[in-house]
Amino acid sequence: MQDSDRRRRRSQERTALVAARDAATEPDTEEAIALADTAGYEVVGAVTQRRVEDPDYWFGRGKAEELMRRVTNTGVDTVVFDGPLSPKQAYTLGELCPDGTQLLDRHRLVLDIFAERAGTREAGLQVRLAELRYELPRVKMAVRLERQAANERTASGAHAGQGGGRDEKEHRRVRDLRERIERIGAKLDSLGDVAADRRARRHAAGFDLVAVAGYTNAGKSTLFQRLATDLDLGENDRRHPDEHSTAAADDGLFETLDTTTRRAELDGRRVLLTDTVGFVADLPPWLVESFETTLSAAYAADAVLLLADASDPVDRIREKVTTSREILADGVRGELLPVLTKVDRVPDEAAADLRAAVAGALSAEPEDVAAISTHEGDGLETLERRVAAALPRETATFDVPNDGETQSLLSWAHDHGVVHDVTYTGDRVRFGFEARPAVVERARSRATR
Ligand SMILES: Nc1nc2c(ncn2[C@@H]2O[C@H](COP(=O)(O)OP(=O)(O)OP(=O)(O)O)[C@@H](O)[C@H]2O)c(=O)[nH]1
Ligand SMILES: [Mg+2]
Repeated sequence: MQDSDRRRRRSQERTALVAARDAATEPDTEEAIALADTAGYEVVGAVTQRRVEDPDYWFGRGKAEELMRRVTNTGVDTVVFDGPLSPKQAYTLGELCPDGTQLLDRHRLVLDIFAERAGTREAGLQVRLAELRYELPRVKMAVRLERQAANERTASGAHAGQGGGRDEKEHRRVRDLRERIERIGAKLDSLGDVAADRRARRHAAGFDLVAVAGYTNAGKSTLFQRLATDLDLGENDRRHPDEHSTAAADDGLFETLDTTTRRAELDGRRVLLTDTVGFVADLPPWLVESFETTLSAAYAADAVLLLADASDPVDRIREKVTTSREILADGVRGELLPVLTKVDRVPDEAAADLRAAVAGALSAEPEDVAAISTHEGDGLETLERRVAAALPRETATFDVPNDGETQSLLSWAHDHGVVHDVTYTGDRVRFGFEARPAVVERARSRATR
């Protein structure tokens, strides 16, 4: 986002208090404040408590009342809770706070950010699905509470005879939500099928698929642009709607929401590189699932670069890598390559410990963690070699007649993989060819005539 956009947004910004609770340690409000800021709120203060969750008030009741007094005194219009609120907690806290106060939990906040930034139809559908899944249990809760109140009124003789009609209406709201969830899910499934077909075609054309993944603000888009721009073949075809020439890279959370794919050549291998949406901690499974169409780019890739920001404190690095690993979980088919980014922001001697922290969170060895600075260009060549080495490959040697068909086979081979050691002897040509196994198979059948 441009500075001028940020400034414009800030002038119409709303104010918020952050509420944070942690059972084990003093709550850390940094990420909640950054999320609130990303969503366009000016955070004027925080109320924190070290305590186990209360089923009604989330905080302890006394702390919840203190929070609401702060709301009145500061005049903020919003409270951001750094955690999920159950429908019941949202209801109880809503009763406690001044009229018109907006209560946002972490899930709702992330959804609001996603909703504002979704740029493609697919991202929009994913956000809508997640919103409906968020709403469903809350609508059910509201229905239950309204029914309870109606029953009480009926028992006391008031409004007798109106409950049935209202019940019917509330049931319809729940049913309507369920139907919309199903409809959007089906649409996303079919978009997912289209994406899977496209990936299969790209594999058949000799491309390896490499995804850049990791926590939000880890430096994914910056690396993506560097690799794709420096090594762009200059013939980016635009047949596919998700191949754009730019992906936003900026200092802020969730700058990228739509997957973007471009060509790159990494150590001689033709790859299609995909930039993906950033991860954030404490997302519920239904929210992660809603983004499955986006995540499938990482799941289906031949190699996934998992980025971690070296300028974070070491504990945060561990937490963020763990979160990223959990979101990717067992879905990733290709090799996971850990990468420590922005090493220009830490002293050389600190990098070793940070690599060990990344490795520890992934049950890998510190040597497996590439250390790079995209800004300075450090470590990029090594990284490219590692990616290329992780891609599925097969090597074959061809010994074929030196004729027109072989020349066309050779030029096809150059386009689909790496050709080496071409030697001409008499009327024969010999060359080595390295590519995806399916591509080598196709070269074999073209050579057999
Ligand atoms: N010093 C330094 N800063 C970097 C480097 N790489 C990225 N950054 C900065 O880190 C910030 C985030 O970079 P992005 O590439 O937008 O991060 P991202 O992972 O795509 O973020 P989201 O799309 O929001 O998840 C930007 O301000 C970049 O300029 C690096 O090698 N060195
Ligand atoms: Mg990005």
